[in-house]
Amino acid sequence: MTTGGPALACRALACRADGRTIISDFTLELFPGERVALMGPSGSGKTTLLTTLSGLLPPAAGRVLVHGVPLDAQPELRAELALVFQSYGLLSLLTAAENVEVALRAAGIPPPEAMRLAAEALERLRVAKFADHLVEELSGGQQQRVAVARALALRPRVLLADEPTAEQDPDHREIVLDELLAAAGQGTTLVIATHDPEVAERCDRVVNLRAGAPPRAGKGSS
Ligand SMILES: Nc1ncnc2c1ncn2[C@@H]1O[C@H](COP(=O)(O)OP(=O)(O)OP(=O)(O)O)[C@@H](O)[C@H]1O
Repeated sequence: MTTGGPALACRALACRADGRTIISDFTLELFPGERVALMGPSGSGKTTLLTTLSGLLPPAAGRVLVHGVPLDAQPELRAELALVFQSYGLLSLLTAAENVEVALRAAGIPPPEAMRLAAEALERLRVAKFADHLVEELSGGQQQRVAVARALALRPRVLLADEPTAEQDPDHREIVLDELLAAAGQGTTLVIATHDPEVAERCDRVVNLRAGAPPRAGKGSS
């Protein structure tokens, strides 16, 4: 594992969905502990880009590099990345706690430790009182906080969060943001797709995706 270079990078990336090019010739470098807001109008490709960077959607061209190593060459590097899905991606017939524990156990963490870490993460995201509730019984905002808790509990090197505050009231928005930014303070590279300028303001820089045309450069305004 290399150190000192970008935690996550993409070079000449192209993403396609349904036969259409959404992103093309996109280059970006993200450094350890960096906090980046990914902005752009609805439909500009933020979700598509995050999904590609996470390794879930294979790029149509170009490469995603994790600590300088191509993700397609070493798929196990995906364990270094966590994605908070816009639609949360929770298992609705499991409880909030089980959702977090299952992810931790899949990452190789033994059950007692997984239970402890899950409880801690749910507490930090103010959803501890719903730990034993089925996800399908929770509100959208509560589910979103469980999804953030799950990603944070994994302590990933890179956390990609797709509009993680979109369903939050102002108080909970600050809690979610504080927790995400705290992870960055501990070295996690953080990318937050957002429409909220106040969220972007708390990041180190902004990468803008333009509407209507595939973006050419990854360096956005800051
Ligand atoms: N699976 C898919 N099949 C067909 N088209 C898709 C698919 N996924 C994304 N798209 C299209 O790709 C474009 C970019 O969508 P994407 O969801 O990445 O944008 P976004 O910037 O995240 O939007 P929003 O801010 O509304 O969440 C849109 O035109 C969308 O319709």
